[in-house]
Amino acid sequence: KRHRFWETQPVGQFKDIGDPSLPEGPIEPPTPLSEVKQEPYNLPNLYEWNTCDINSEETCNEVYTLLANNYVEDDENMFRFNYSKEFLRWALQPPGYFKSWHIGVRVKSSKKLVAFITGVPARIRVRDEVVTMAEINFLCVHKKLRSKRLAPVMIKEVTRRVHLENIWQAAYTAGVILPTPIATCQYWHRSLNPKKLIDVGFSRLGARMTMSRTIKLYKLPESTVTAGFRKMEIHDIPAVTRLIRNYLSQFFVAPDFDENDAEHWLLPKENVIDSFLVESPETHEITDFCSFYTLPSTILGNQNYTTLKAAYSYYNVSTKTPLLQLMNDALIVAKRNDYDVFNALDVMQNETFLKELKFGPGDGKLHYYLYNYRIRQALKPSGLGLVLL
Ligand SMILES: COc1cccc(CC(=N)NC(=O)c2cccnc2OC2CCNCC2)c1
Repeated sequence: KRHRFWETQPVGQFKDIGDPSLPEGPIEPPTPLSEVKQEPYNLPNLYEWNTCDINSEETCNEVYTLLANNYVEDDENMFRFNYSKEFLRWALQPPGYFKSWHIGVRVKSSKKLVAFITGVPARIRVRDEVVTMAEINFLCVHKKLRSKRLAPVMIKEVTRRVHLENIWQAAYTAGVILPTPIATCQYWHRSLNPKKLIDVGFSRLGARMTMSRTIKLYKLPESTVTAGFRKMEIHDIPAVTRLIRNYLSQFFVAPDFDENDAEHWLLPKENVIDSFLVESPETHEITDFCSFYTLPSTILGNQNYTTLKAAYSYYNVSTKTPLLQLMNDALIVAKRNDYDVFNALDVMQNETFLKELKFGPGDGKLHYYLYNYRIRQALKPSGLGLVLL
């Protein structure tokens, strides 16, 4: 397939796959800051760049509405991600974030927000090298402006603004294949409210299965089973940071969280992220951790329901409690909080629990990419310790 834009970018090219002469690491060296393009790229005449202040209620509303109406849909166009405003403020303001990386495109005349792309800084370890990267996300062009080739200029503009902060690598995911995935992950779903999932067409009644048999199949206990299982609290940050740093060290690509990062990314936030840990009742040691984020989807075209309440597996660490039991407790909490479905990728050690906990495979894949960083060969999903929002 021709990738007119990506063939011009410092990313692994399909033609280079398996070429042992190409070293692992940055593809292009940094540019002296004085040589980075100082002014924004040109947009088509009717449009202008506009840095979005996500802390402004009005602007946050505009970003929320643009995404709610125009962001990613499933392959059958039955669902569309419906990131909440509080989720967007969380996702876009980690420690060290740059407001200039929250980039909007507006119609000059009406000032209507018609496109958006974001970056946030993250320290990501690749093998044994920690690289400060931009995590690129929320690339969205209004449905009425598609195939005007806006995406390439938006990607070049966010790249330029990242370069101005002396950062030369990036990480991103996509449901489509671009040059060149560092890993291709399968997503899985665990029904929590099978009746609603079947009614809205997310799931189908299994062959030779009745609805009551299906409800029984996915039934979960009211309470968690692990002694010492509780919500994470602010005083747990040092212990949880130690636990997750140690756990993530086994993966080829993973975030290099410090306590500041852990406070932002892992502390519970209502309707955004839920995180739990196991504190040994005897020793008070923190031995395990699990977390999921809240990303509802709008249900397109169903009479009875408008929203699918979905939990997405985030970072999970098991050192004493079996991962299977830990994740089952996460399912129990999600069900108790009225989530309809619990989603997970087959990254990290997730494949050890997916089938046993009655996850079913989704109908798509999520591809992970690095910008300006070559790795010798693609990773298995179990080598990936990075979850993007
Ligand atoms: C159920 O509603 C949907 C609405 C839009 C798209 C999809 C399918 C899909 N594309 N799912 C994922 O990408 C996905 C499935 C499991 C776990 N994380 C995921 O994506 C995350 C991470 C990447 N950015 C979007 C959220 C489903």
